[in-house]
Amino acid sequence: MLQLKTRNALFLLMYAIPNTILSFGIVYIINNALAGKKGLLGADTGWLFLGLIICTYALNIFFQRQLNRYSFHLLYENEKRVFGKILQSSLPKLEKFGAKRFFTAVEDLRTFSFLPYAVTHTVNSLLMLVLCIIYMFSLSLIAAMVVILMISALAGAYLYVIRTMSKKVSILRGYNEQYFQYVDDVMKGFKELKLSFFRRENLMNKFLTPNRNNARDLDFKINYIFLSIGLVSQYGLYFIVGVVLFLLPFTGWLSAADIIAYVVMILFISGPINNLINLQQIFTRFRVANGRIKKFVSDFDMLDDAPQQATDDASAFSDLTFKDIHFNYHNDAGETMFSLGPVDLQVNNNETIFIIGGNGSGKSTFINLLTGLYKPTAGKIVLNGADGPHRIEELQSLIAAVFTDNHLFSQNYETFSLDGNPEYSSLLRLMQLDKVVGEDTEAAARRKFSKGQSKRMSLIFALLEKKPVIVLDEWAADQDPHFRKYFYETLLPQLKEQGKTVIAVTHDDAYFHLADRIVKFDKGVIVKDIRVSTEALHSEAIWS
Ligand SMILES: Nc1ncnc2c1ncn2[C@@H]1O[C@H](COP(=O)(O)OP(=O)(O)OP(=O)(O)O)[C@@H](O)[C@H]1O
Repeated sequence: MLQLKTRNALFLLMYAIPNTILSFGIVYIINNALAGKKGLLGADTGWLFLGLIICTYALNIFFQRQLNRYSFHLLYENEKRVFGKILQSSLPKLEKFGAKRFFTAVEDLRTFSFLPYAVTHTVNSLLMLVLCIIYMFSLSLIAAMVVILMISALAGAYLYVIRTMSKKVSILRGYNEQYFQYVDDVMKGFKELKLSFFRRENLMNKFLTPNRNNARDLDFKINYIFLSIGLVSQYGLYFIVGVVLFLLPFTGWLSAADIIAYVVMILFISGPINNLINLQQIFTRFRVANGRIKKFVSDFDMLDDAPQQATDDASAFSDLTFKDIHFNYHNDAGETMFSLGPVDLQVNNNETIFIIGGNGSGKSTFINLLTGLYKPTAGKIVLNGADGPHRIEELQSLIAAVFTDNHLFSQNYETFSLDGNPEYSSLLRLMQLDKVVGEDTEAAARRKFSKGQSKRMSLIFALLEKKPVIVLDEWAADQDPHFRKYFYETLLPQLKEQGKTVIAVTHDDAYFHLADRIVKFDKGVIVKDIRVSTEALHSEAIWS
């Protein structure tokens, strides 16, 4: 994700080289003025000095602007990319990694807002260091070697400590990821937590507090190590100044004026050196964040899983056949947790099929396969007599669904509008929601509904998609007895009359006689597939 392209590197150098030369010019003038040397300078030194300051300032302003623009572009583009990855991801991937991965990836991206600061300071500091060292060499080879040896020893000790830090920063990120999981539990399980003192206490004391304490201690340790090593380098430089001031004069390697130049240089480069040292902390965080974002992107990279193309408007549906379809759930160790299949089933146009079976028998898993959200591990899906790689996309263009955990979006992401839409108004009446919603406007539809009402709204939106196949997963479970009866006895027959094919997962055995077919799952396989007639219902012990 974070890669320095040649173009960017050249741009950096185009700025950094003149900037460093100009900045060095400033130091050079100060140095010579202090040491009483004329050097290369003449009577207009003051003007030159002013000119250098203005030029460096202008150069910095221009460059910082460009760099800021580039990094914010990078940041916000990557935010969009991460969002896109989630949208393209397959359902099994999302179920495996969970929403917390998304939040931490966004947080990791935010780390890169320090990028402009880090890059400019690093490049400037490095070049300045190089120029100062060259200058020191020009004054005395041996003295420069001594100073560089001492600086290298300091840098070596520093780098050694730094190498141990990446792992610690990574562990800290892991703690924070876990923390987001607890936040998610609090948000989603707020009511359950409110009801139980012990649950709250356990979450707080056994999970959240240890997590935060560990994170706090590690965060402190990381920062303390960086701080200490920063201080060592700062005071180490004073030590080097001491050596130059009090030992080098006895060696005869430097004149008195050059000693002043050396001290000025060392004091001057203490800034760049401290910058470089402090920046290591940011770079360590960059490295960790970059690695994690790369992992996120590769984890969610399942291009073959997600339909990328918009399909044509819903076409006609004639039949759908599942041939020897299999699907397995695996745990992290790769062991199979549940197997669905072999499933062989044909769904014909205009049928009303009820999918029944006990809890955990595989009904919802089948629905996820039927709607193309899960990809079969084996078998063939034949749509309208043909199979092939794009059948899933076509299938999805024919299906509108309301899932058990339905969600009403905060905005209208659909191709239809609700404002003054006569079809929407009539569906509101059909679902007996016209008095609840009030107006046929977007604003009125985006409000809080009761669970049963929200299911009705979801069904309205599904019907507005005008697709020939309607899939409902335990849709009526949240409806009151009156509306449930109305749904089975009035709404479903109406949908059939309109030519819709309805596949509904249900436990409502009182209404089984209203289906055309009943398909029963048990332990991941279809154990019954019966055409409904009153006699059949009486003779078959479907529920057994
Ligand atoms: N994401 C998942 N990862 C692993 N196992 C899963 C996952 N989803 C479901 N299962 C398992 O697969 C089996 C079938 O689940 P499924 O949700 O299809 O059952 P169901 O028939 O819809 O049940 P219910 O009537 O309770 O909704 C169950 O044993 C369940 O624990």
